[in-house]
Order: sequence, then C-alpha cells, then structure tokens
Amino acid sequence: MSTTTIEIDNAAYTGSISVHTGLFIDNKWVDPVEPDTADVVNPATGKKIAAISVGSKKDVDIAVKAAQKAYKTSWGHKTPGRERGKLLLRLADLLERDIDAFAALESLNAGKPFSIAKTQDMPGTIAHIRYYGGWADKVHGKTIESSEVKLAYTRHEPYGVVGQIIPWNFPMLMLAWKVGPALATGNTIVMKVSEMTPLSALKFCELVVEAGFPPGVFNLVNGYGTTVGQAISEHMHITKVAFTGSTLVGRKILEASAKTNLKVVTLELGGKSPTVIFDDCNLDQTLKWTTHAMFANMGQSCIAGTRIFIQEGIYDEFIQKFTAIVKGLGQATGDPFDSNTQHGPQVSQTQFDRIMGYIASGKESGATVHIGGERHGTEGYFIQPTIFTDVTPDMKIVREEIFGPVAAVMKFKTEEEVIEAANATDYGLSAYVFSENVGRAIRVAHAFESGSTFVNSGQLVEAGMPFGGYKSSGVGREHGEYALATYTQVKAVHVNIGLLI
Ligand SMILES: NC(=O)C1=CN([C@@H]2O[C@H](COP(=O)(O)OP(=O)(O)OC[C@H]3O[C@@H](n4cnc5c(N)ncnc54)[C@H](O)[C@@H]3O)[C@@H](O)[C@H]2O)C=CC1
Ligand code: BAL
Repeated sequence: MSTTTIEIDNAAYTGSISVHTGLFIDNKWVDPVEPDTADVVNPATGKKIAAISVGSKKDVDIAVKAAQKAYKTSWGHKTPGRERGKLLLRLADLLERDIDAFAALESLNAGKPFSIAKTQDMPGTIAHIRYYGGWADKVHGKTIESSEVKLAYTRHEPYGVVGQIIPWNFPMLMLAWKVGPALATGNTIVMKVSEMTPLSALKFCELVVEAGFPPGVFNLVNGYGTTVGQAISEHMHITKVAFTGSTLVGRKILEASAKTNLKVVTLELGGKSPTVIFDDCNLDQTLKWTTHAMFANMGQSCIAGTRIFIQEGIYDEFIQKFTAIVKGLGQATGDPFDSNTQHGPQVSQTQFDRIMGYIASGKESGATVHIGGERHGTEGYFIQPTIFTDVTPDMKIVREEIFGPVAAVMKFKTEEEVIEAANATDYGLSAYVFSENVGRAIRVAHAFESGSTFVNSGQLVEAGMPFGGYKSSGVGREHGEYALATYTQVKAVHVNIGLLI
C-alpha cells in the first residue's frame, strides 16, 4: 500500500502531489493478491514518473464482491436518488477545489498542455459529475394505461455491479463520463483505467472517500487489458460493461459477454470523422474550428476531424491559411507545462511508433506531406502537426484511424459527391460541416452517417448531449438522459387491483 510523491516545479504548477499506487477496493488501498507493478512514464520526456500496482483476475473478484455488498447494503435501492445526487455534487466540488493538482497530473502523465487540462479537461470532468448529480433523483419509470382492475407501471432499476474500462486520451473526462451516470442511477462500479495514465484516477479515489461514498461503491483495479480488462468483461457477476477504446478491443468485450453472462455492453470506439468545408463558409471561423476538430489533444480524439474535404472554389486559399495555422501549432509544440504550449507529446512510445508508421505509409503511397511529417525534438513522443494532400480514398491514412496529429485533405465539387465520400467509412462517430447557407449545413448534417454532427464548430461535446457512434464506432450512447437508459433496466410491475378468478 505505497504512495508516491510527485514533485512539480514550474511556472504553471509548483508543489508536491502524493498519490497512492495500490488498488482501491472497498474504500481501502490494498496490494494486489499477486504483487506486480507497471511503470508510469512522462510522455514529454520518456522518463519514469512512478510505479503503480497492477492487479489480476483475483483482484477483480475481490472488487466485485465489495461492489456487490455495497449494492445490496448501502447503495442501489438503499440510498435514495437525492442522497446519491448530493454525494456526486460534493465530489464535483472537491474536484473543483483540487483542479490544479488534477490538471498537473493530467499534464504530467498524459502530456496535455497544462493550460488546456485546467481550462477544458477538468471543467468538463466537473461539469459531467455535477450534471449527473442533478439527474440522480429524477430517474423514474412510467404509469402505463391498462384497465380499471390493474395498476401498471415501470421502474428503471440499476444493473448492480457495472464494469468500466477506459483509455488514456482523456483520463479524467472518460472517468467522469462513466462514473456520473452509473452512480446517479444506483449502480456500483469496478473500474479499470489505462495502465499508461492511472495517476489522476488514483488521486480521484481519495475524493471518493472524502465525499462520503460508502465503501465498495467505487472500486479501481488497475492493470493490463488482457488480464484485468478481460476479467471484467468475462465476470459472471458484472451485468453491464461500458468501454471506451479501440474497435478491436470493443469486439473482444462483446465476444466475452456472449460467451459468459450476456452482460449488456456499451462501446465507444474509433472514428475517421469527415470535416466538410463549403465555399460559402465563414473562412476565418472555419479555419479555427477545423484546426480544433483535427488537432485538439494532439489528434488523440475519437471524434477528430481527420478527413478534411474542401470545396474547389476555396481550396487554395484555405490550404494556404490552414498551413500557416498548423505551422504556428508546430511552433507551439513542447513542454506541456509551458504556458505557450498548445501541442504536447503523444501518450506513449507505442502510439508514437504507430503514428509515425502511418506517416511513412502516407509517403510511400504517394501522398504529399504538405507540412509536418516528422518527430518534433529529440526526447519524448512529440510529432509535428501534419497535413497530407494528394491523397486518395484507398490510402491507409484516409481509411484507418491514426489517432495522432495527421490530417488528410481532399478537394470536392458538389454536395452530393462530398456526402458520399464523407460516409465512405466503416466508422460513424462524428462529422463537421461548415457553410453559411443554413439549409445546406443542416441538410448535410442530417445526411452524415454519424452519432454526432457539428455545424460550424469543432469538438464542442457537452454533458447533456448524447455521444456515441453509428456503424463500427460503437454501441449505445453516453451523456445526457440517453446514458441513464444504458445504466438502468426496465421492470414492468403489474398490480391486480380487482380482477378475480
Ligand atoms: N475511442 C477512443 O477514445 C479511443 C480509441 N483508441 C484507439 O485504439 C488504438 C489503440 O490504442 P490502445 O491503447 O491500444 O487501445 P485499447 O483499446 O487497447 O485500450 C483501451 C482500454 O482497453 C483496455 N484493454 C486492452 N485490451 C483489453 C482486453 N482484451 N479486454 C478488456 N480491456 C482491454 C486497455 O488496457 C485500456 O484500458 C488507438 O490508436 C486508437 O485508434 C484508443 C484509446 C481511446
Ligand atoms: N473518446 C471520447 C472523447 C474523444 O476521444 O474525443
């Protein structure tokens, strides 16, 4: 049950942050049954920050037992929604109190520019927890019209113990997206965060205790996907799993459900989102939003607008100005704690290698590197913001999710042609359209085969609006009232009030 103390000393954040490195089960810090650790690395330097405990199937079993007990004795139907809501609101307040420390951990561990972690990731996290705190006492069923001799109604009941497996690109945001609706609706949680970015989630566990959540309501079992992740997916007493990550692993989780207890699975997976820019757009705004849609979080976003379609009349001017902006982003690449930094490192050596592999593939297949295309600096996992032109639909860089700062730009003539090209992908998570012609913008937004469409903006995700994918981008929806439905099951209650036999 160790702790590590992380010292940070720079203009953006100065202080020491202590983080427990064990597993968090039943509101206690414990060692794994079979002690093992994984190194956590600073992606800006490639150097080790800390070692954390990693668990196994045995620890998942222990956590599930704690979560089951909590569900039956102190949460679920035992704690009214208004009490659950109060705890979530208190949790949000505590996150707000500690916002700087959380932003610093996100920055150090995930490579996010500190200023962005503090003004975007953490406020989004807090807003999400607060939003679901507000929902906790508003989840209810319906009275159904039946007959004079029957009272018929439905209850929206929690599943019990839910498993949650989340990735590294937005460690705290992804945690909030999962925790908020699950706890608001009365479920208890066994969570696994990415082994690469566990620090902020470990810190979060301290606030779970401080806010007053009963033991066993939230449990964190860190570890690898093939051990802890798989054990969660296969567990017979976990009745729902929510996952964010690759389509490959999403399929494995569905398969594990099919082979075990048919647990409900919601999946938030990959994307290859189109950005469609018409001649009649507001050029200045479109340039800024397109840059945001494409390069936010170093391109490590499932809704990144990576296939950029520009109408022929504006193509040359757009490319020239877009290149200048992306050049500026390249110049603002560096130490995530530097206040001038807008673009940090990729999260890991593995992701760095994968993205550089895609860049090599683009070059080999005949695309032109318009700007970027190389690593930035000599240490850490930095990649220059990159634009490819002269691309064709069959190229890997146009078809596959790169999950890095690599855009593929194409020219189009007509609305019909671009809708077909935009939808020519197995993915369907998000899409962007830019036009000052409202009719056209809305027509195209409706024609996109995607779970979200943004008209004249970048990645403006919010807690109240549903988030999820068409096609291979996922199953189910997070956010808003829609997420509540994925964390509750409906019970029909038939009460005989007079029918005699
Ligand atoms: N939709 C999204 O937001 C994300 C998409 N991705 C995509 O996935 C690609 C690969 O990134 P990875 O980190 O390898 O993604 P991944 O899908 O392997 O990892 C996501 C989470 O799943 C866990 N996991 C891995 N194997 C598992 C298994 N067999 N059973 C249960 N859980 C498992 C991981 O430990 C992590 O917590 C990225 O390049 C990107 O294309 C990655 C992260 C987030
Ligand atoms: N995967 C959730 C949010 C994002 O990647 O943009």
